[in-house]
Amino acid sequence: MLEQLKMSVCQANAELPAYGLVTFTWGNVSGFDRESGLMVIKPSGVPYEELTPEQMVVLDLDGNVVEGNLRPSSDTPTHLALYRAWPGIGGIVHTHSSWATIWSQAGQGIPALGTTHGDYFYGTIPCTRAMTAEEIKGEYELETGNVIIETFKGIDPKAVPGVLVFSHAPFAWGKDPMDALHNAVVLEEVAKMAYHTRQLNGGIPSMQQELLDKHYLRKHGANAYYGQPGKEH
Ligand SMILES: O=C(CO)[C@@H](O)[C@@H](O)COP(=O)(O)O
Repeated sequence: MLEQLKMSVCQANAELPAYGLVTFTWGNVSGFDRESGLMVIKPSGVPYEELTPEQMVVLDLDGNVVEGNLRPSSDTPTHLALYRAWPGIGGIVHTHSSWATIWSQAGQGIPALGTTHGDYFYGTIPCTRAMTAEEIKGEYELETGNVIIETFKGIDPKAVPGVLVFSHAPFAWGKDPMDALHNAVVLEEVAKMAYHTRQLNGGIPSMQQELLDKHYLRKHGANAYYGQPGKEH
């Protein structure tokens, strides 16, 4: 199981450049195995094209490295905080993809303006508050996780699988690393679309609730009917 997770974490990291989500080494993917309680994450600063499954770093939920010779991603405490807080997630992607980062820097959540958004995110993709000086000077990456968790009070992270960290960049998640990657790609696309939509018509409100309900629930609801039975989309 862990070997399989190392392979999928490695693969998801390697696919970040192909989707245009990263420049240089500006991002990382992790995966979590709930059975063993272990997280697998990209090593810090290693170029995506050089990655091998053996280089992936394995840590327990307290942040102790249990396997791997390389230093884990600098964002490791953020990933761990989210896995500790949200039992339903098994993969996390952090990037500095341009469109989502533009919204993060502007401090604005991405409103649901159309069905592309509604197919994946059941409402606004929120932006966190600014972190305090103490949080930044202290355990910064852990506090980044904490501010994300705070932002999701009252929001189901499974229904809105992504966030913008103010003055920073997006995080997306999913049931496993490839699902998280899928959501990170969609997050970037809807960030671009929403930006241009609001440029064209600054007054356009969020989409009708009925249309958002229809699109989200026909894919993810109890009576989902999108795609083929037994296959998640
Ligand atoms: O957010 C940042 C930098 O601002 C980091 O996520 C990014 O550089 C990736 O760091 P790692 O190589 O994973 O340590």
